[in-house]
Amino acid sequence: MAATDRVLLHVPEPRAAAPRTRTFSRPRPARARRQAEATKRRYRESSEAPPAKRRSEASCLPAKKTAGKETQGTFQGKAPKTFSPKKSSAGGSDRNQERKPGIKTSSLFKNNPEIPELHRPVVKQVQEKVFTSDAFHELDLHPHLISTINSVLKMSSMTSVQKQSIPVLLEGRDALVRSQTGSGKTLAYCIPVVQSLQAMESKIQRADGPYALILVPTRELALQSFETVQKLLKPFTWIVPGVLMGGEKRKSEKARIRKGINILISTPGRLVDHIKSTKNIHFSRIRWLILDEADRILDLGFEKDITVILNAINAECQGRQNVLLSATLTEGVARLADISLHNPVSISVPDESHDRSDPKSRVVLEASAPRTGSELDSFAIPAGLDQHVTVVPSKLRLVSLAAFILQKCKFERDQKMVVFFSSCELVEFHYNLFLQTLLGGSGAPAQGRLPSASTQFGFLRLHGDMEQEERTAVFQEFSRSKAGVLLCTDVAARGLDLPQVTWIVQYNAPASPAEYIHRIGRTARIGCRGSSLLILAPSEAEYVNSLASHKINISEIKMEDILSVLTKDDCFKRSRRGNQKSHAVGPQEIRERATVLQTVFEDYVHSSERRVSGAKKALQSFIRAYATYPRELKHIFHVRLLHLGHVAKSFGLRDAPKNLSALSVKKKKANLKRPDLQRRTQSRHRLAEILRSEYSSGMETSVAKVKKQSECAGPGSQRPASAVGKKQAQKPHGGTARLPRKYL
Ligand SMILES: Nc1ncnc2c1ncn2[C@@H]1O[C@H](COP(=O)(O)OP(=O)(O)OP(=O)(O)O)[C@@H](O)[C@H]1O
Repeated sequence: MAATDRVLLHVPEPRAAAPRTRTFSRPRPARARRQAEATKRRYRESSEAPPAKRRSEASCLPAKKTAGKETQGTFQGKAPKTFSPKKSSAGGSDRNQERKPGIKTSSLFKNNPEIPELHRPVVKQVQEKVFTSDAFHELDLHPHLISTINSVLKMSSMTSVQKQSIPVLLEGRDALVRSQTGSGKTLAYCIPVVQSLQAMESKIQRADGPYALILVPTRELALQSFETVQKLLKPFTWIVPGVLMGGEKRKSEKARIRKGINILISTPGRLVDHIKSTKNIHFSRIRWLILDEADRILDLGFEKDITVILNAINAECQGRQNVLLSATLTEGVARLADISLHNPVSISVPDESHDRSDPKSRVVLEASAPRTGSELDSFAIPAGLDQHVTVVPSKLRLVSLAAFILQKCKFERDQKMVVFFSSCELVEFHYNLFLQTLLGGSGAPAQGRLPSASTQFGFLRLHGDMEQEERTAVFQEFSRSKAGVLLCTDVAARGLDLPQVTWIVQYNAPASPAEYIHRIGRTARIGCRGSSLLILAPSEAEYVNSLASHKINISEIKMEDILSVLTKDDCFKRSRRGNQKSHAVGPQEIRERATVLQTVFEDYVHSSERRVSGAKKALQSFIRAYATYPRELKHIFHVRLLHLGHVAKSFGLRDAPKNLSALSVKKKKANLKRPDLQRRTQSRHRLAEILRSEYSSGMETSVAKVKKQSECAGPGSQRPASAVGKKQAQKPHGGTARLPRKYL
């Protein structure tokens, strides 16, 4: 055997008494090797998880041995585990590499499934023009309102959606407003509301209570909309805005309601709490009902709440103006709205790529005009948004994400990134892991603070399982910061206007094109540029076609290109013994460095029982969230397609936890016994609970219980609004609540 084949590496373990050396290079007899390869192939082909135990592959100590004092993983001085001389049997990353004898690969690059070629159908994306040349002063608005827009908001010309919506809403019409993310929809409804209320003949009194009710899906969005309304009301001090969003003591919110709020902004859950428990809340003077992110608000999780709210409003007042807005008003929502709104106007910014003479590209469509499904389900994407996808085998997901973060935030200046995960546990796990490893431990900034120096970057996290105070602080901190990484769930996907975000990363794919649009829409706002990256496993590559069917165009970045950033910093270099030469920068060197990084993660996770259990919990949460993808995507995202051992590696675990495998097997058996319908109802019920916990009002104690039992927002919670009709029929909450037919 060639000397280079016998690689003995010293693996420094925190508490190991003596250096541990292991040899994996002994050539196995050819037959045994063929058998092993055949077994692995069988597992790959059947998509089943191989036995959890993979000692021959994982040159690691069991968690127990390394457990003890929690140690910090750092790059310097860490060596990867033993590199096996065995040739990689598969893996897209291996494809272009010459199979030279003596090449050293680590288990990270072995037995991965082929990375499929992405055959992306080229589609023409829907494009909207953001700005118009028309100024606000051309509108028939109060001069003080115009000067506030100009001097306080520092805006002079209208965006397309504002130009079209404001006059229509000032005429008193109901409207459905759809325009791309970051195109100024908030002002499109706030300006008409303020204009109409300040112009009322009998001057509004605070004690009159709400004249306008604005419902939004998340607390951060409520706060953001409140701040916009507050600015517009500067010259009209007699009109009082207020926000109900949880996190505040119920008593003080009640007191504010008692004193009077004229423009009330709330999340549905919080408002329902007050309808049920606050005597002084009245809706007799409501003139405006705005549903921002209407497709989300009318979605499964809020159905019951919306019913309670609308019943309460309808009981006291009739004849108000209703406005529904979203970047993704789907056919389902539009149909529902068509039968519910009073002679509504459907406003959508014309597709710039359409022929102007085409009648379909009319600026304002009357609600009665025929609309095709594709017209409503193909969403506009900001012109300045470059979308990318990378296909990464499960084992390499974690290092690829880390390398991408480092590439953008460590080696480039002023990069601000948002990374979406499918559950709170995933956010927590990655936040702690990256904070302790990528920032080098001692240099890590205090939690919730980004370092100010441009050479450094920091991590923040946002999800529904955090205390409201901390959520608000993080939201404001990230809004103000110039650089850094926000790890979050979909609680940050809708409506948030976080300035200067340069990259959106989707570590877990969203379950609908609408949610994809909203996530990437946190960048490239109001005519700016931005980029997005979707990370998919090889078995998920078909998702790109699913996006293409909604006119979403996405280009590929190769995993190798992402990992190559590790060659920029020698802290990822494998420490070598004696006079072993390091490789020239090439595929092998990149693999070695990726392995160093993975080793840092694994050492961190395995440095204490608590961390191992945290990683297992995160893995379990990932699997649960994975199981909630909607039926139409199950052929792409199915738990059965996951290779547990490989996925475990992306949580820094050296083996697939046994109890998890047992859990999934049990689940599979149980599923076989259950009739289809029952299974569907149960999963819908669970989805509702998950969604409600993520967007909860912050008051109910039952929500806390749900949170403990389930992750906060699985991708399946992002159900397309087109399912609204079906959902009503199935009553997923098991209650009797139904949206009244004439509910708005
Ligand atoms: N006329 C304008 N001129 C300049 N900037 C504007 C104008 N109107 C809005 N903006 C700014 O554009 C940004 C995006 O606006 P807004 O949040 O209302 O977008 P949106 O369409 O509601 O996005 P989303 O669909 O993501 O909720 C905000 O920072 C807002 O202040």
